[in-house]
Amino acid sequence: MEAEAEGVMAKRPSTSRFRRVCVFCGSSPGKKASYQFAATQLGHELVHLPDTVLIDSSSQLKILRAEVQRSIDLVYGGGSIGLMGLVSQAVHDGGRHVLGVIPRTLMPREITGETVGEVRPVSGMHQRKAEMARQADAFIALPGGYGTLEELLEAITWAQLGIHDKPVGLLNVDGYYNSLLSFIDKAVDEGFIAPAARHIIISAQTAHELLSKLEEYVPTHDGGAPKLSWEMEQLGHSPKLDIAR
Ligand SMILES: C/C(=C\CNc1ncnc2c1ncn2[C@@H]1O[C@H](COP(=O)(O)O)[C@@H](O)[C@H]1O)CO
Repeated sequence: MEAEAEGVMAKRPSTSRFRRVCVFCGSSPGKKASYQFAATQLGHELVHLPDTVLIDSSSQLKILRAEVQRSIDLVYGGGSIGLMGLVSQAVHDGGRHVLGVIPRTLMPREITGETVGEVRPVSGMHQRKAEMARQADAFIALPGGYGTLEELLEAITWAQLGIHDKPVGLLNVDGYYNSLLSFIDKAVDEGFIAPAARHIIISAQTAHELLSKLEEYVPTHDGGAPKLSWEMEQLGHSPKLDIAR
């Protein structure tokens, strides 16, 4: 690898297989600073990898700095509140595209705050999840509440059904999701989740480790099963939500 002069940041092309990642996270900031730090750190990690130590061309033991670009764009639920605001601000500040998908009813700024980047209004919560899923190459859940859990579990369920084969990651900051992971293990033990489906969910404690695992993910759901598409009955019509790619 060709090295730059010491201390110079070298901009390199994207090293990621993902063009855009969907982040589910709390509309609240959470009580621990570590949750907020993790949201910002995930945003930074989507944009670039941390400084890399390189051996220079003469194989000298010099420490050279290079900023390797992941160059991943973000899709999320829009707004600036809680962890949602922190991750979107970090990606936007890093120069990557941010797409916020917001149901029209949530659009007043006093509900969601101001969205950075592009705002895509949709007619409801179901349309929002389908649009976020369609736009993303992978999903990541940060700590959050009911909304985050619902979005995460739906992405996992869709993977289980073969509606998509995009990786689903859980950023287990400070063990926040330990009890959820234990519960999922119990559901496997009790025969409600197939052992093969346990592997859909990929967890890690840091954004760097999680993204590395997601990059390596190979879907293992039954390739022989028919590929489902998602039909939803809504007010008398059935829009086909084509989220698979
Ligand atoms: C509670 C209300 C508004 C909160 N504002 C939200 N704005 C945008 N998106 C939201 C909001 N609340 C939930 N979401 C979605 O769910 C996820 C976070 O939910 P959680 O319960 O905080 O974990 C997030 O990913 C959004 O997609 C109405 O007054």
